[in-house]
Order: sequence, then structure tokens, then C-alpha cells
Amino acid sequence: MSKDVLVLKQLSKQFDRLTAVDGIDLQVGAGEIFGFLGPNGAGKTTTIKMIAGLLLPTGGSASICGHSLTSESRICRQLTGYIPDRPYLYEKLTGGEYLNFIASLYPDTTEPGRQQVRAEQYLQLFDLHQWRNNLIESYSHGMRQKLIMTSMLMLDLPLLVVDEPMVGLDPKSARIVKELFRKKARHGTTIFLSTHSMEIAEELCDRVSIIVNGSIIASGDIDSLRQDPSLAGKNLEELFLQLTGAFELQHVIAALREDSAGN
Ligand SMILES: Nc1ncnc2c1ncn2[C@@H]1O[C@H](COP(=O)(O)OP(=O)(O)OP(=O)(O)O)[C@@H](O)[C@H]1O
Repeated sequence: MSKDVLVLKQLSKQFDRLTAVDGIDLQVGAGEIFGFLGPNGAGKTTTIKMIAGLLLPTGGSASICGHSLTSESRICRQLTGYIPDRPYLYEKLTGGEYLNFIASLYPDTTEPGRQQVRAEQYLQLFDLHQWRNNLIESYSHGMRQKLIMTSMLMLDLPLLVVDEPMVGLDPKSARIVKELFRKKARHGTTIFLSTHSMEIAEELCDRVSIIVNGSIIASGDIDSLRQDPSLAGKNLEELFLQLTGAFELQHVIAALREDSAGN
């Protein structure tokens, strides 16, 4: 069993009267790609923001490579790369300046110059190379997303937390991201990602957890989830709908289809 990189114990987040994350327990090992699935408003982004050090938990604890997220938050931030779902960036920097800025926050003491080499490779892969001297304000949503991906993937961090990695990416870029995540994981990086995409979960993730109303209701690899007798024989979408209590949606869809047949 690989050493745990990310450990959450009864992690909770309360916003006034709303419990967005309600005592979740998780352990994710080195080199694992872990998927966090759930319907809108389930608590995925809130959990990811706590892991990334952007929100303080109101209960429970979390550690990254054995360091406490609350009492050693600075160390944890140095160990963690965060790729948000919405790419807010410094508009008045060029892409190249932004990458240099990120590199200065995560100095590569083991192999100086390696981050720059990787950044060049990824800029080429993502067709961003010719844009590196342009201001970020001129980038499209997808280009910004790819710049953030480049900035985090060029680093050698033990943990990457990624909120909805494929949103805004074209199919070619999405394919490249999947391959880069796999390569990173083979080299020992743990990737914790949230997704709505069943395809990504099935294709990329070693294990998944499904969160509903702030609580984890199922965890395991996709095959083991399917072994539940009530879920046997279901495709991944049906599995997700049943687990998240949205199975009645199938009746709604069937009714809509009948309705459109009548039009
Ligand atoms: N800053 C905040 N203040 C108050 N409530 C918040 C805040 N951030 C999130 N919430 C609430 O916490 C709950 C969980 O939100 P969260 O963004 O974590 O869900 P999610 O699973 O990421 O959803 P989605 O798939 O729609 O992105 C929601 O009810 C949301 O309204």
C-alpha cells in the first residue's frame, strides 16, 4: 500500500447555517488519481479549496504528506498545486511572465532549470508557445486554463488538486491533459480531481468518492461500486444517478422524450 499523501479526517465546512462539507474521511496514496464526483452544490469545490489552503475548515483535520493543513499551512501550500475551474489570472502579465512568477513561488532546488524546460514543452503541446509574449488579457478561456495547467504541471509537487479539469478545453487539449496527468501519477504525483464527467472518472481515476449534500456516500474503484447488488449491470451514468438519489430523473427524461415524439 502506497504512503498516504492526502488524509482527511472528519473534515467539515460550515457557512453560517449551511453545512457544505459534513465530516468527510479520505486517504489518497502517492501516485493515485482520485476522482471526487457529486451533483451541483454537493461540496466538491469547498473541499478542494480547503485542501488548497484557500478556505479554513470549521471542523476535523487534514494533512498533506503528514503535515497538518491548519498548523503547517505554509508547508502544505508548498506541497500542493491547485488548478481551479475558473482561470482568474493576472491580466497584465504575459503568459511567459506568469510562468516565471509561479516558478519563483516554487523554487526548484533539486534540478534548477527543469521547470523552464517542462514549461516550454507544455506550451508547445498546448499550442500556446506563440502566445507566450502576449498579455493574458488577450487569452481565451481555454488558453487561460491551459496556461494554469502548464504552470502547475511544470512543478514537481507531490499533490495536485484540480477542480473540473476539462472545462473549457477542446478535445485535443483534454486528451493531452489526461496523458499528462497519467504521466505525473506514474512519477508519484497524487492527483485529486473533481469532475461531473463519468467518462473522465472511468478513464482516468484509480478510485472515486461520491459526495452528496456534503457527505461521502460511496467510495472505491468503479468496478467495486458496481458490485453493489442494487447497482449491478448499470452503466456509469445510471450508477451515478442512482447513488446520488437522482434516479427518478430517468422517468423525467423518458417523459420528455415521449413529449417531443408527440410534437
Ligand atoms: N463562500 C460561500 N458562502 C456560502 N455558501 C457557500 C460558499 N461557497 C459555497 N457555498 C455553498 O456550499 C455548498 C457547496 O458548494 P460547492 O461549490 O462546494 O459545491 P460543488 O459540489 O463544487 O458544486 P458544483 O458542481 O455546482 O460546482 C453549496 O450549497 C454552496 O452554495
